[in-house]
Amino acid sequence: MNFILHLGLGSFHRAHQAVYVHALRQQGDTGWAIAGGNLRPDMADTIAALQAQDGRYTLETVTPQGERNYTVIESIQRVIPYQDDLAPLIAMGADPATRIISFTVTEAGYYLDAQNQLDWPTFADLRADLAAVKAGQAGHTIYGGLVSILRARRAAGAGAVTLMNCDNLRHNGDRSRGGLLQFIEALGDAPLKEWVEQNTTSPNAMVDRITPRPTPDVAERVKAATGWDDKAALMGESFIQWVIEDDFIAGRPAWETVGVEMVQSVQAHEEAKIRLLNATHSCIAWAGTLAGYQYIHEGTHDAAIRQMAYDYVTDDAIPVLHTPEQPCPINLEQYRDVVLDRFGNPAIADTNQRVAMDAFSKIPGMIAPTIRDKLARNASFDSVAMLPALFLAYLQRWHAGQIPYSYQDQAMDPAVAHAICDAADPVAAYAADTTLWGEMASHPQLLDALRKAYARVLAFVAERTGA
Ligand SMILES: NC(=O)c1ccc[n+]([C@@H]2O[C@H](COP(=O)([O-])OP(=O)(O)OC[C@H]3O[C@@H](n4cnc5c(N)ncnc54)[C@H](O)[C@@H]3O)[C@@H](O)[C@H]2O)c1
Ligand SMILES: OC[C@@H](O)C(O)[C@H](O)CO
Repeated sequence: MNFILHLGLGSFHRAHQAVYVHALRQQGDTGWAIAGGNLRPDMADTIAALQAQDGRYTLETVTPQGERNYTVIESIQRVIPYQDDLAPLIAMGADPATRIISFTVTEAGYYLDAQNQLDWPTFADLRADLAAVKAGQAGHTIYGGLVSILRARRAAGAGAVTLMNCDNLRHNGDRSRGGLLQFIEALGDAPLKEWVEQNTTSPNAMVDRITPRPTPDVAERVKAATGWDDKAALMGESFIQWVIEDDFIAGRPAWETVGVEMVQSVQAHEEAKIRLLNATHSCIAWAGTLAGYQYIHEGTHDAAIRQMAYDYVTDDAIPVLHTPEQPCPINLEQYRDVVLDRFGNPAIADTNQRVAMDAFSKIPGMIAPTIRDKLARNASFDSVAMLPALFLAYLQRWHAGQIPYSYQDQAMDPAVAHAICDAADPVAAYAADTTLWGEMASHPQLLDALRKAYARVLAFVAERTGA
């Protein structure tokens, strides 16, 4: 049997990639299975539950009409427990049966700047990981972890392997590959770099299925519907999509037989997904939090918030994705409307907390590119400027301890964020942040658009909260 070793055994992997491999196995194609574990010591309860259940768990899916379906997913055949030295993950990665190493380590797990360079000065985790790997320890970022695995694989003569990124990142295969090669260069391991260049490929992919963090009521519904007291149950929307560039150096499952789109270039799909779905999702999460909502569907059904999301897509995102010179093969107006319908499904009950997170990597990755494209055309970008302006208002409330949940942001330096909020001119300080804006930092048109948008956001908040 061939294995996909997955790094980052979070909810999304179990609701998406594991489902496609399960579908293959269900139709009798049992040539591939998944082995999965984490690079970090998190989610210990879920990993333990999965181990106790031999990797099996129930996925509840919910349709736009609110119908719920239950499937026991059985494709994760090996659950790899976390160890500080990552020995079990490294052994699995060095096994010739492993033909694909895939990963979901969140958007914040790549540490790249707008020029696709590893941002060493900004990210202490990255510097610490390089030092650890240099000292002979296992790495715990995606780069250090892959280096530990690939060094062992090369030494074992286990052969070529595909490195498959499944995170919401533009050009996710190319960019994480670039980060990995830079990390290896910084280590000074030229033989490993050459081996990686010759023995791995990194297809780009677009992944899609809204998968909320599982709450206790999911397990309760699963038990009521199936009788199984499943400790690793989770829930996702019924919609699912995966588009992958067909560039697998050591073979792959016949994913095209279970609905995966295998393509030559994923670019149009990833741009549509990142700009029309992910950026819009963040918009609704930040605005919804400011308006006092807990859930994404609540903000989506609020006319003013929906309009902000709609205007961003219509005025600024679509015009740069679909141009007379480069027509987009996807019907973007339809995509926008379907996305807003998906967000509006109350049965998904996705939280603003989950979607609002990691703005310091989502703004540069998902929102700044539209501003950059508009600036390059010397066109106005007032609608897209509303998104970062919403986040600035959100950040001010975080600074004041007024966000009603814990805000998680791996790419945010809290001292820098507090300093932005304390500045005499917070909008100018925000527009000057290079983690967010790269080379656009303090651009006069950016600052001007943010000032106008921030005034609109403050008026929106005042109307909703009286504050
Ligand atoms: N949940 C969704 O709706 C969804 C949909 C499409 C794509 N995704 C992608 O999947 C990612 C994970 O989502 P999830 O729902 O599984 O989240 P999750 O919180 O359930 O899991 C996060 C996983 O990432 C790992 N991780 C986090 N930060 C890391 C880091 N810096 N280095 C190494 N590992 C790290 C964790 O160990 C864990 O395995 C998202 O960030 C996104 O890129 C999620
Ligand atoms: O925008 C947040 C994402 O996790 C989103 O739920 C996902 O990308 C949908 O596929």
